[in-house]
Amino acid sequence: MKTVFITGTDTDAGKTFTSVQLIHWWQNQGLSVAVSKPVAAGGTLNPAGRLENEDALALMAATQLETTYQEVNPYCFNAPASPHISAAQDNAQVSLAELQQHHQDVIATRGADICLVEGAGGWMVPINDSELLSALPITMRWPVILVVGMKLGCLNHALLTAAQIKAQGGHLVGWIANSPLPEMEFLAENIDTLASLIDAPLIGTIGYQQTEMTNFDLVL
Ligand SMILES: Nc1ncnc2c1ncn2[C@@H]1O[C@H](COP(=O)(O)OP(=O)(O)OP(=O)(O)O)[C@@H](O)[C@H]1O
Ligand SMILES: C[C@H](N)[C@H](N)CCCCCC(=O)O
Ligand SMILES: [Mg+2]
Repeated sequence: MKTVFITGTDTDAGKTFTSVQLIHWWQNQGLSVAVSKPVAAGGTLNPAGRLENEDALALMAATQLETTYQEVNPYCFNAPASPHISAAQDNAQVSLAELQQHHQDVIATRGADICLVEGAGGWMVPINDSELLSALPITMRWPVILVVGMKLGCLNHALLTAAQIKAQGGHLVGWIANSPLPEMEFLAENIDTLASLIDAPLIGTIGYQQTEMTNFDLVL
């Protein structure tokens, strides 16, 4: 199984929106795709009284694999905030070791062709007082896809993120230009700028409200 970690330039960059399209794209090629949202901040109680996060549900709806909620999202906290704050508010905690263990014991045993793991927020998001979520893809040696939410300010966010992934010894396998907003002035110029400055290929572009991406260019 090849695992890929989806990060973004920020929360709301479109990691989930893009992930769903990547899952469909792979499945259309006959590949099986396991999904994971290891840590989620922001949830609502389902009728059975279990806290559920909408990203995890969207990934579960996209995969053709039978899966349980707990498998996809073992850590879900109430407040839509940074995971370390949200966990503390719930008097809960999560650690890098627990996330690594869950992946090895549960997700990796699925035998899927690909596993897509969605992060939370941007690259450097704390999960507790001493650990960042970025340590998960780094220690697991997962390639990273960066979803750039195309809006003014994204050049700085994208270049900082790409530089930091590299500084931590990570492998940025490519980036996706996603437009979560109806219009961005100079969109093409911004994409060209990122293409020339990010040291990883442009996997594809997703326009505003474009729900079926077919021309990704990605080899894992
Ligand atoms: N290309 C797009 N066209 C239209 N709406 C989009 C697009 N990309 C994202 N959105 C919308 O923007 C919002 C944020 O996107 P999304 O939830 O995918 O962000 P995220 O990076 O996964 O955020 P989080 O950090 O909470 O996981 C959602 O309402 C989503 O439907
Ligand atoms: C609640 C939100 N949608 C995400 N799940 C978490 C975003 C954390 C951002 C932390 C930060 O960088 O300040
Ligand atoms: Mg998301």
